[in-house]
Amino acid sequence: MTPLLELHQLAKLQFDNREEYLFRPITSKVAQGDRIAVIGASGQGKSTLLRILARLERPDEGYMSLDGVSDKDWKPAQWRKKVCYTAQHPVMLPGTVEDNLQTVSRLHSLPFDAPAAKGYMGQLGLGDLDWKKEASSLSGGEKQRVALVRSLLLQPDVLLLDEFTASLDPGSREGAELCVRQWADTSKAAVVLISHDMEQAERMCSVVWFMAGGELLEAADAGRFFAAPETEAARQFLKRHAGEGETKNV
Ligand SMILES: Nc1ncnc2c1ncn2[C@@H]1O[C@H](COP(=O)(O)OP(=O)(O)OP(=O)(O)O)[C@@H](O)[C@H]1O
Repeated sequence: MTPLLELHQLAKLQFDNREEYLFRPITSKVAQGDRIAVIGASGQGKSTLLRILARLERPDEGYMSLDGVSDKDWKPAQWRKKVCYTAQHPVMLPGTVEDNLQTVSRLHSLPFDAPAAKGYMGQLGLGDLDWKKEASSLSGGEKQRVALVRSLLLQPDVLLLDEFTASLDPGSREGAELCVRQWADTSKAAVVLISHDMEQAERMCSVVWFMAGGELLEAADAGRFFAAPETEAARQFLKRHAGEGETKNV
């Protein structure tokens, strides 16, 4: 099967030092149905990598292909409809919650699926949220969930989630994880998520990309990685995280 998304020698230089890599060339792929956890200490470039995959940032080296077609042959907007990034601190567009839910569909010339939006909002514990409320007045956790609904409504092939439960209480986190899992199972989409919560990474993902020392150091089956990582850096990283709960950053 052709992988959905392929990374060909994708690399990024440090933003403030163009002599050094933020991460050295990465060659990997994301296939339909994949659940990939991107983990590693702060500052390794995990968010930057996901933003590159969503074409919100440019790589300094390498290229990507989607459905076997090189990124240069894709219109960025079309790409971003298929590979959708949900930021850790999402920006709400001006207007109400409803405007926010609808705008993304409008941008991509898709009909607004109100029943689906209602369903996702309910699953995410936002069933009682007034859609007429100004989106800018929402709490961080509410914004994060509205942004997730915006992404799900696009029905992307690859959903990129950046610490998508970081602002949520444990109950809401559970709902959000379940919602994403059910959505991905039904749509057969791939999910690539950044998490600092190793239990969440284990619960949600079958593959781990471990970034350390400016590279993708391990790309491994999640069960194997958590049981017996290959590198000393990963062993130390997991030791530091042992017993830590959600929201703990390194
Ligand atoms: N647009 C930017 N301009 C300048 N520096 C940036 C920019 N984006 C990221 N950086 C820097 O690049 C490095 C990697 O950032 P990135 O957010 O990708 O790492 P991360 O692994 O996701 O970290 P964390 O786990 O803390 O979210 C950091 O030092 C960050 O400050």
